[in-house]
Amino acid sequence: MNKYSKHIFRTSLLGQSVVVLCGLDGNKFLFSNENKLAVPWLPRSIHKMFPYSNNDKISLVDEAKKLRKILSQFLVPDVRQRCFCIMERVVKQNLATNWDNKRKVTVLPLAMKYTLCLICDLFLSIDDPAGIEELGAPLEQLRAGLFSLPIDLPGTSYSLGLKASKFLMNKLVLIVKQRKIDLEQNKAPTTLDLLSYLLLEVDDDGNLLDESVIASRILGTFIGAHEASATVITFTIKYLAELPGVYSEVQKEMMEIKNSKVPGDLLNWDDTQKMKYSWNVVCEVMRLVPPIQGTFREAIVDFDYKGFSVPKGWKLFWSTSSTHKNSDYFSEPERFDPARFEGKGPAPYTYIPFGGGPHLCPGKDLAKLQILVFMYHVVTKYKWETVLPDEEINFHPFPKPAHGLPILLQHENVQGIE
Ligand code: HEM
Repeated sequence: MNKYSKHIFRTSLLGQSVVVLCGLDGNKFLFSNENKLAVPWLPRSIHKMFPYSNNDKISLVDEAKKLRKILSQFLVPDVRQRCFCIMERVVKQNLATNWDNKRKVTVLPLAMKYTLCLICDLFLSIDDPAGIEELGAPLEQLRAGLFSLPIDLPGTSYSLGLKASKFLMNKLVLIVKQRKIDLEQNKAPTTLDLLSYLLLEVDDDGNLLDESVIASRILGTFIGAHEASATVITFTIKYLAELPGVYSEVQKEMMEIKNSKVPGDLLNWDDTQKMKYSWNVVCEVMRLVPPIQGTFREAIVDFDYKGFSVPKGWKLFWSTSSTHKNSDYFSEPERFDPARFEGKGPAPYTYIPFGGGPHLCPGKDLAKLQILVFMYHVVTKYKWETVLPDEEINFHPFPKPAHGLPILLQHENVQGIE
């Protein structure tokens, strides 16, 4: 391939040669394994931070399948109310500590704190601030290292990321060991968290999983679950500040749910099914500002794309943003319009914030709850305006408001505001 266009170009990402595909235009081949055209692939530099197994391709596919099965168990009717319980407790604690009685808050770090507390509780039953803090800082370093230049010299982001990965793996192995001891002594939490499911999993030979395998699965899920949801929450808050009409509609929908409850009632599954407009708003936020800019695939046979031949073995990176901004599928793509998601919504493979096909994000449904529960509590308590209306957006590689999105809160009860 020696031609370049706006749709396809070759570049060097993270030290490896990769073809970038822009504008998927409803093309299914990248997401489908039906014709064995493409499989997920990670650059070696990223893989080094997730010590799954020696065979990287097989492990990625298998890991995803197993994780999908486990995460789906969180949302079966008998178990999902536990998720609501934890989510509401964590939101209320976070708002009480960091939002109530404040006039000005910076959204992104607080949203990161919320999603971190949530995954520590949902996945490991850790709810003490010190235990959460111990995981938070190295997670941040690991994330910074994942998308840095793979130069392993002291002090570089990559080297710090590798160190953080080692620290987290050791820490998680200790947590797994402690849980086993607690189980033997009948002191373990009785709730079903991710760790308790993983302790029951067996490998292909029927053996219980090794502690380091469990630790690396938890680490992968933490990375997937932490920042993407926090990014969506942050940009939803931003759009709601900028679009008062949209804020009013969301608030109306949420207040109807709130008014249908008696004090002390928890949110439940049926409530979230009624949050249709609010979810359409979140979907539109993810169309305009997808938290994940795309992921990697590897061509496993030769194929053609937009008149270009992509040979077997080439590494590919598909792009979310350019697909979401294609005016063939989204008229006036820059306009904020939640109605795009009414009825059948966008055509298949044109709206891909969670990816697609067999590797569709396994945490998609959990993320929806995480975001809606947070939104419910925030819009039924506060109104807000942005401090920096034209705040720049940076990409690291998640989109981030350059100053973390400072906002001014208006409380129902304005006494004692800092
Ligand atoms: C709004 C929040 C989220 C967004 C936008 C998001 C987006 C994505 C995307 C684009 C992918 C790649 C899919 C592909 O390659 O086709 C992905 C994969 C993944 N996500 Fe999420 N995600 C979110 C939340 C979560 C949560 C809450 C979890 C865990 C509970 C999670 C766990 C994962 C995992 C484990 C993978 C790898 C799947 C695989 O390789 O097959 N994500 N996510």
